[in-house]
Amino acid sequence: MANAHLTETFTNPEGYTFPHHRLSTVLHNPDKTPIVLVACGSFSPVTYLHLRMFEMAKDYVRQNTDFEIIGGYLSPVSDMYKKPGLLSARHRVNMCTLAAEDSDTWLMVDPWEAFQSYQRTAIVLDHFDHEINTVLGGVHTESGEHRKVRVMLLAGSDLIGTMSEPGVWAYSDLEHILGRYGCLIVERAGTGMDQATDSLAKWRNNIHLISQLIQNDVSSTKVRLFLRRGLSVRYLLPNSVVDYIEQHGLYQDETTSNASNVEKEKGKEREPGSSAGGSKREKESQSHSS
Ligand SMILES: Nc1ncnc2c1ncn2[C@@H]1O[C@H](COP(=O)(O)OP(=O)(O)OP(=O)(O)O)[C@@H](O)[C@H]1O
Ligand SMILES: NC(=O)c1ccc[n+]([C@@H]2O[C@H](COP(=O)(O)O)[C@@H](O)[C@H]2O)c1
Repeated sequence: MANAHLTETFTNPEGYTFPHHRLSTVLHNPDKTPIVLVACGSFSPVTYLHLRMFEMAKDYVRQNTDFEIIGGYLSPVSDMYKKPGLLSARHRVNMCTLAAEDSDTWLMVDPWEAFQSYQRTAIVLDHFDHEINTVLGGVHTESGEHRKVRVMLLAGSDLIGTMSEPGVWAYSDLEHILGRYGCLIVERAGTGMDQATDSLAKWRNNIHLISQLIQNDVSSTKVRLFLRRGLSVRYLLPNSVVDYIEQHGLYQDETTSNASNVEKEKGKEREPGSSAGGSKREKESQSHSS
């Protein structure tokens, strides 16, 4: 693994400290490679399916790899990403924090990218590598041997699918993300994994595909739409997050979204109950073509 980062200078938001309270400092099996999973996304709001990605990855890693997971992070994207339905970073980070605390003992939320200008995913992974390996010094085996931690991207197959779309990712960033770090890809209902990864064959050894055994197409888009219609979202997201949304009156109307994107969001979303099949991406293209 090459050492170079895309940048050597990482700008931290004011008052920022890297969260590592749930990061293991010990590698229990010295024959394994320590890894940290990083899920980048909007998380507006975070759902059980986001958390489920980590659980599926944990099973996959245990059964199919020589990796040992020492921690997992949700990294909510900056407000500057300006995606439709993107609530303010403060609320998204708070909701992710509630969800992570409610869940397993190895999940954390890193607010680094949320509270600053937009950072490309390749830079975000470099930031994790810098914090974990350079600042914290990686991990140690039980006999005291030092080991470098490998940072890996955890994403749904719709996100990896965008890597084959022209103009979305720079080739040098793909080389960095898939060549240097690698990723675990969770199948997302309606998004074919072969189709998503065909053009990424060059990096196939670093791309781990995790099949979805229970089909579930929960998305943040659908949750937002339910909330606007006054429908319950309980059991689609952790109770603490549902309570937080209710307490703060979030996603009640379109003005809670980034105002400049409201019209785009209207076009993207479909009525709850109307044709549940198909991927988020298929729905987007259907709504754009209608
Ligand atoms: N149901 C799901 N199955 C598999 N992966 C998922 C699922 N929902 C989200 N993900 C993955 O979680 C990551 C973060 O996703 P993101 O925050 O964009 O959620 P989303 O539900 O796609 O949001 P939105 O509906 O607002 O576009 C992405 O890698 C995405 O592929
Ligand atoms: N060029 C890039 O680095 C690039 C391109 C597209 C999406 N992403 C990231 O993917 C994540 C998820 O994006 P969506 O919510 O649009 O699916 C975000 O964290 C975003 O920053 C990165």
